[in-house]
Amino acid sequence: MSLRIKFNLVLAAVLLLAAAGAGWYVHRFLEETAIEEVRHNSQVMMHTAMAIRDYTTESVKPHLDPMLAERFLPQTVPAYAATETLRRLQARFPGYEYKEAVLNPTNPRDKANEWEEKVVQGFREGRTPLQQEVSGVVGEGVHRAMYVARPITIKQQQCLACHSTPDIAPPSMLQVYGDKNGFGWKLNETVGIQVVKVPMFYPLEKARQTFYTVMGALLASFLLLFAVLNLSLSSLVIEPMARLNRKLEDLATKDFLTDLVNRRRFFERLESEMAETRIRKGHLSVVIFDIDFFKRINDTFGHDSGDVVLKKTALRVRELLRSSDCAARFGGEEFILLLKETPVEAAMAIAEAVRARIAGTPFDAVGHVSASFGVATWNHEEDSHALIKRADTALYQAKASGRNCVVRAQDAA
Ligand SMILES: Nc1nc2c(ncn2[C@@H]2O[C@H](COP(=O)(O)OP(=O)(O)OP(=O)(O)O)[C@@H](O)[C@H]2O)c(=O)[nH]1
Repeated sequence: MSLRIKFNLVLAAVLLLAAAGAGWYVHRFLEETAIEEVRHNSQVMMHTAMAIRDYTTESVKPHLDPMLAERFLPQTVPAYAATETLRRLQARFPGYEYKEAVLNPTNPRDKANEWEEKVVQGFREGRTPLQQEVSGVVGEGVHRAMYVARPITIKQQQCLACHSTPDIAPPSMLQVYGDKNGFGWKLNETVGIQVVKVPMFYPLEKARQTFYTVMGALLASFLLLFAVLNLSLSSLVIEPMARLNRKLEDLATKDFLTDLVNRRRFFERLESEMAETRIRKGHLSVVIFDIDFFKRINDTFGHDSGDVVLKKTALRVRELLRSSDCAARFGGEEFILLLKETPVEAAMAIAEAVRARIAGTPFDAVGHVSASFGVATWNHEEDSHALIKRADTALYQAKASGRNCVVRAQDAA
């Protein structure tokens, strides 16, 4: 697995983990904040209702009580005042609700529904302590709301003036509401609840949208980080390492004077080509050649001129070879060619062409140079050393028979 893939896998795992952790935390935080906001609003609403009730009891009722003998004014009833005031608020903020839900109300509008009755019974039967308020969630989807309920317990004797029996109730009230409902209340009895409902859908929806925005921004930052780290990895690590690797590879496999491959790499290529040729049942030949009287060139023109001859020889060889062939400096002034898919006649022809190319054109400063060649074709049985040995023996014969010629190797014994 490449360094880049490993790095990206680790980075992706870390970023995914970070995104999951941050996502979980942000989601929880935003949802809790939204619920806290709803809870706060429900408290504000409940305390507003209490404030209206207190204000009505203390500052409105005493002024209007004298008129009670002539006409019943529901505005003197704290529950009515709170309900009516907050109903106006509801017109402006839909979903916000306030109700004084009573089991046996004077005004039928205040009759507790099934759910509210259960909450009232919870207080009446002591399952919920009277000092406590209860809260929870009701409804689904857009109608989901948080409710807060407080018990309405008769604490003041004066309440019973209107709610104990019709006999002592103000006649003007009986004229409006009749004598059937809202009686029989007792001191310290819990007769109903104050219920506030605050919509949850919009704060939660806002939290959800904020969550997506934050996660989108986080994802964009992570992608940017991913890209920047990858670019940095390429320019600071991978490319310098690749350059270094190429240099090391060159050092290990190339001959620096001629730029041909070295003996070690040649053997590697030969072994792998032999394996392929065996599978294809094809032909493979090698040509070894050695520059004639090279010592004399060195001695006559100097070592540097000898080097130039080696370099130029390599260039002339390259010009004649196919890209699938391989030319190597085998050592000193000796070269070797690997010819793929080449039977012996073709190999002889290529060797002859190389010989003619070297001998045909004089080299700068040193003049005419020739080389002697040995050609061997692989018989699919011998190993690489045996094959090269046969080619080398043919080269020796070429030297012995006057140089500047090509000799075909004996078939393997
Ligand atoms: N300039 C130069 N000379 C080298 C290099 N490597 C080997 N030689 C020289 O090549 C010469 C080879 O000489 P010999 O082995 O006697 O062969 P030769 O003179 O070519 O004679 P024959 O092969 O019999 O034709 C030696 O003088 C080596 O020092 C090299 O990299 N550069």
